[in-house]
Amino acid sequence: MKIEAVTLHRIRMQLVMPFATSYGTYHDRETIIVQVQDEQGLSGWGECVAFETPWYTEETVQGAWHMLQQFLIPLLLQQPLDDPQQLSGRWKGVRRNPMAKAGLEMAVWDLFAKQQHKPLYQLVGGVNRQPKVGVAIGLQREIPDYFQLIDQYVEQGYERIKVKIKPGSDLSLISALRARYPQLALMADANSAYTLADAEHLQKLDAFGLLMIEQPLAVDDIIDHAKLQRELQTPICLDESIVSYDDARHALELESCRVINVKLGRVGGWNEALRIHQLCQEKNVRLWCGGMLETGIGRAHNMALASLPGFTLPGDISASSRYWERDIIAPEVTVAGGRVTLPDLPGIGFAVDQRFLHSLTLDKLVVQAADAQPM
Ligand SMILES: O=C(O)CCC(=O)C1=CC=C[C@@H](O)[C@@H]1C(=O)O
Ligand SMILES: [Mg+2]
Repeated sequence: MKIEAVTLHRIRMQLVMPFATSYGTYHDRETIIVQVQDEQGLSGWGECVAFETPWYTEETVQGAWHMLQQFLIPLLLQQPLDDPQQLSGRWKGVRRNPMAKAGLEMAVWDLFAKQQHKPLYQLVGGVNRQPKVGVAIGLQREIPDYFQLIDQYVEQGYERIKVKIKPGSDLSLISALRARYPQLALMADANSAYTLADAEHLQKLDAFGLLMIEQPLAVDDIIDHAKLQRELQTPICLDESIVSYDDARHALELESCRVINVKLGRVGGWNEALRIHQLCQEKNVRLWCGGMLETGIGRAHNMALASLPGFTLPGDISASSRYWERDIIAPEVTVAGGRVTLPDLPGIGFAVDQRFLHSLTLDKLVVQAADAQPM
């Protein structure tokens, strides 16, 4: 598999509504779209999901751009690949930087699938072309704002609702939502807003039958989460704490969580995500596909991830229109009956609207294999 060129497109898209979390609010979304082309002119597409700011994890758009340009693209182009699985070894010398690695690796997987004339989901072992999906709601000002949004999303068929919580916006919110929606599959994402000192307070959430509480404690912790899980009936789901297969293995050994939210960007790409999937299959631990406010390119990869047999819980894979006036893929991702449908087409299965992509582009870098500097 010889790659002729790699192109990075730094784009900014306006969110249709702000997305507020315990650590900050997103009004628009800058992201890096990664394109790899072979000698036949076929393109594979990926998305580096680092945010502009280092509040979710330490990676940023600028930092990832630098890692891709200086290290990861040269390592990719230094010699042909037989298979995208070889990338893990190729990049072993580069510490961490999972989102930068994932964006490029996703594009290589998409290209490889297209060269095999196969849908990406089939190549990675997917079995479910219509995975169930949920929707994530950012922190709202008033409880009625939640009711209006949830009524709308339930009407649109979403079967699982995720809300953000933080100290001062947790018990009263969850209690009000549970009273209005006694049967709704409901979960809460704290984005590390609590500490072990809040254990007794968080225990009160056990009364509301939440599916899970996502990442209540520090972003790089699995020890205190194990102590907290022993105090809670509600399953803890880890997100930010799991940035590799080994993190997942350690968290399961310590019983730090009962559910894992897998994000291709956060764990470093398909190869690592598939290892985590295998591990959780063996340990019978439930998985779901998390979201990163992606464009349709990242969303399409997430759909393939959610098609794997171990992804039994609804993922944060909402319709393109939940985030964007217009998406950069055609057709856009839509939700019907609480599910998305994976196209039976080669690669990610969606075309990229390159004219619209170009109109959103703030910065572009093209690296021809012939010009790539050896590492
Ligand atoms: O993309 C989606 O639909 C999920 C959005 C979401 O909940 C999150 C996206 C990115 C970082 C976090 O704020 C949060 C999460 O922790 O999952
Ligand atoms: Mg989360």
